[in-house]
Amino acid sequence: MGFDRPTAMGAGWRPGSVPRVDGPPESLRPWLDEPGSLTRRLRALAGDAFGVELQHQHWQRPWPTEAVRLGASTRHAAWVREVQLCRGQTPLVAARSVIPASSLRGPLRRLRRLGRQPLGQLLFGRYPVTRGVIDIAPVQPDSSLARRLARGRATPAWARRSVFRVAGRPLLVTEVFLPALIHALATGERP
Ligand SMILES: C=C(O[C@@H]1C=C(C(=O)O)C=C[C@H]1O)C(=O)O
Repeated sequence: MGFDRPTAMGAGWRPGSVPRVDGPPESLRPWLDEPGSLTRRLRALAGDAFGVELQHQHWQRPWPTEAVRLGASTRHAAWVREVQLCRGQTPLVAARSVIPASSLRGPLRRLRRLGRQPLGQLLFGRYPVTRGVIDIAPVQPDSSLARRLARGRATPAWARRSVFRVAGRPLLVTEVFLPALIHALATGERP
C-alpha cells in the first residue's frame, strides 16, 4: 500500500512515537524526530555544499491523504512546492509542501516566490509557528510520494510529514530522506 490511499492516516503513516517492528535505521531516527529545522541539520552536515533545488511549484489538488491531514478539500487546488535539499549535486532529502490557498496570506504570502530559499528560513524565522504530530513511514515504491519525490530512489527511503501553522494558517510538509543521506549517516557522518 502506498501513501496516497484515501484513508485518514494512509497505510504506512504512524505518529513518530509509535515504534515500528521494521523501523528506520537508528542513525536516521534523530533526523526523523527533529522538531526544529531540517535545513539547519542539513546545513551542519553539508556545510557550504548545501543547496535547495526547486523541482516544481504549481497549483495542484492535494492527494487524498494530504487533504485529510490538512483538513482541506481535494476539490480545491493548493500551492505545491517540491524541492530537493542537496549536498553539492547529491540530493539528501526531497520535500513536498502543500499550502492551501487560504494560507498564502500574512507571513506566508511570500511563499510562492521563495525559489531556492529554504522554506525552513520562513517557518523557523520571526513568525510564531506551531508544528503538529510528526508522522513517519517507509516510502512505498509504488506510492505517489516515491514517483514524485524519490524518482525510483524510493528503496530504502523513509519519510516524515507534519502540519505547520504560521499565524494559524496550515501547511503540510512531507520530507523524504533519500538513500544518500541514510548511507552517510549509517557510515558515521554526523552534523
Ligand atoms: C521545514 C523546513 O524546510 C525545509 C525546506 C523545504 C523547502 O525549501 O521547500 C521543505 C522542507 C524542509 O526540509 C525545515 O528546514 O525544517
